[in-house]
Amino acid sequence: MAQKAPDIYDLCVIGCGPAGFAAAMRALDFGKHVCIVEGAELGGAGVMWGALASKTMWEIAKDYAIANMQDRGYRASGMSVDYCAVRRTILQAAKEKQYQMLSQIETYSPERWDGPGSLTLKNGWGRFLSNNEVEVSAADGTSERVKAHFFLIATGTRPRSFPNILLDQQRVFNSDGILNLQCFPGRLVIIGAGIIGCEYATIFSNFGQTIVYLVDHAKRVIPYEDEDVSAFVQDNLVRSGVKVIHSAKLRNIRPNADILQVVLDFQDGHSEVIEADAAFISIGRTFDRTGLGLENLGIDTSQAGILVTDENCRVKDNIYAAGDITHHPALVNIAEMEGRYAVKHMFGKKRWPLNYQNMSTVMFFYPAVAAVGLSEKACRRQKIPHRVAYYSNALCSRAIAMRSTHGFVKIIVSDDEQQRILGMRAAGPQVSSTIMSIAHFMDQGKGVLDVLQSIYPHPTITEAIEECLRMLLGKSVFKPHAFPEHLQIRSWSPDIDPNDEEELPVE
Ligand SMILES: Cc1cc2nc3c(=O)[nH]c(=O)nc-3n(C[C@H](O)[C@H](O)[C@H](O)COP(=O)(O)OP(=O)(O)OC[C@H]3O[C@@H](n4cnc5c(N)ncnc54)[C@H](O)[C@@H]3O)c2cc1C
Ligand SMILES: NC(=O)c1ccc[n+]([C@@H]2O[C@H](COP(=O)([O-])OP(=O)(O)OC[C@H]3O[C@@H](n4cnc5c(N)ncnc54)[C@H](O)[C@@H]3O)[C@@H](O)[C@H]2O)c1
Repeated sequence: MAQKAPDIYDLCVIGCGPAGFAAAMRALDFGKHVCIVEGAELGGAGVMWGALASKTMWEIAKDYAIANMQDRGYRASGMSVDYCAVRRTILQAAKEKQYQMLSQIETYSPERWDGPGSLTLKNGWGRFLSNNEVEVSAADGTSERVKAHFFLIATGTRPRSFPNILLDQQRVFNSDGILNLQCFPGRLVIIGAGIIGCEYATIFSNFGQTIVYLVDHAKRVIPYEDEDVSAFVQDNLVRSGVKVIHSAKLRNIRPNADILQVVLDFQDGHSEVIEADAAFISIGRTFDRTGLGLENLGIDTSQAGILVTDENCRVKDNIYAAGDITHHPALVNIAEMEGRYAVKHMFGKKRWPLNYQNMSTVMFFYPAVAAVGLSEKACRRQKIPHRVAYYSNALCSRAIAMRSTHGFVKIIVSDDEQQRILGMRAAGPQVSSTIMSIAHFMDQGKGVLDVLQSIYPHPTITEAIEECLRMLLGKSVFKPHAFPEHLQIRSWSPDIDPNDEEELPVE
């Protein structure tokens, strides 16, 4: 029940985040011998420093906020929260996933599995020596060489840092260092109100132990989303006590003995200094081209930015790349899809073209916000005439029963007879499930009438979708005229508003 590890692997995957792990497992399906090279933690930003860790923290913070509510007939008393205990739970969750990954790798290791194919994990940092060999340098200073017919670069990205700002991961940190905190900071300044900034602002405000300042140089939070979605997210943050600061750039963070002085320069010319105990930088992620030995593959390392791939995830010849390093938006599902696809292509398996359309995402705010397909803003940019129906959860029986009516469903359809679904935004409980129910229909190019052929169970949050779609046909049970604040219909065409573009600040 054992085999010898090959001298030349079929595939060497560099980086074992969601892209690398998914790719390795797909190659195993094809009976291939795979070497996985990982320099830090199995799971990458998908597990330890990103998605899973932050979502575990989000869940705990949300439960804590709900337990503190006083509107549902019970009242928890004597509640307290300890950052170190929360951190232990997060680490436990992340480790649980890491050990699942490791167990599977060990199950298929050549020492245990007699094939077809095998998985070999090498702990160390990979660097290309040529297009068929990488050097793997381990933490103990040793190194070894790995040869393979194909390589997949799945090394992800790192948080972007500010020049001249010392990121000590003790008081000034980014998402990689959040678990270094020893206790809840009294005052936390978050720089960057994109997804990560707003998620952590949500988390720390839900715990109720920290005064949170959320700073962005743009005019609104989540600046790339529709204005009503941004406004909804911002209102909720403000209601939770977050102090949102717009149109401000970080100039400096001055570390004093026991406090930080955060210097902000506003677009209107004035500056402000905020005193804080900790600062969190979340201004996007970046990829450092140096260190991977890309120059030995003839790839230009002088330029910044993503690694360009073709439609098959190929960088050149036998070198492929997948995940955050190649693509925006940076999401686990996209990383996995690309990793799996790259492997299918390199081993000549039957395939459909990669399809990035109708990718659902969930942003973990309070409440969560989900998105699929085009936004109103994207429709306007692409000059697509469209109609929009907005249905507030205030009228949804299940949301009422849950005492959680703060949310909505917004569906965007083509302004023609078919009323094809172009996009959806939803906020509130269970949005991750509701968004998928519409994403399936969008994949099939279905219109409003097609979707309404199904009957939705009662009482469910999905009934808000049903009613929202009925509104587009003028036949909802509750009428927009009776509830103008909660139910809305609007339409847009390029003839109405030909120059509808919003300027975002340029770095
Ligand atoms: C705070 C945070 C929250 C997030 N939340 C979500 C979410 O809720 N949903 C979602 O879909 N996405 C989320 N994301 C994004 C998601 O984590 C990434 O899109 C995803 O992890 C990308 O996967 P990847 O495999 O491309 O890269 P990564 O996950 O970054 O993995 C890359 C791996 O490569 C390793 N590596 C790098 N260089 C080398 C080398 N030279 N040799 C060997 N190993 C190397 C790294 O150590 C790392 O383990 C979040 C990200 C962050 C930071
Ligand atoms: N739930 C999810 O799906 C999820 C969660 C977390 C992260 N992610 C992924 O991780 C990626 C990175 O997240 P992120 O929040 O770091 O990046 P982001 O691009 O979402 O947001 C960066 C924010 O920083 C602001 N900013 C940039 N430079 C600034 C400056 N000098 N001063 C002030 N503000 C500045 C931008 O205006 C923007 O709002 C996301 O794009 C997303 O794809 C996804």
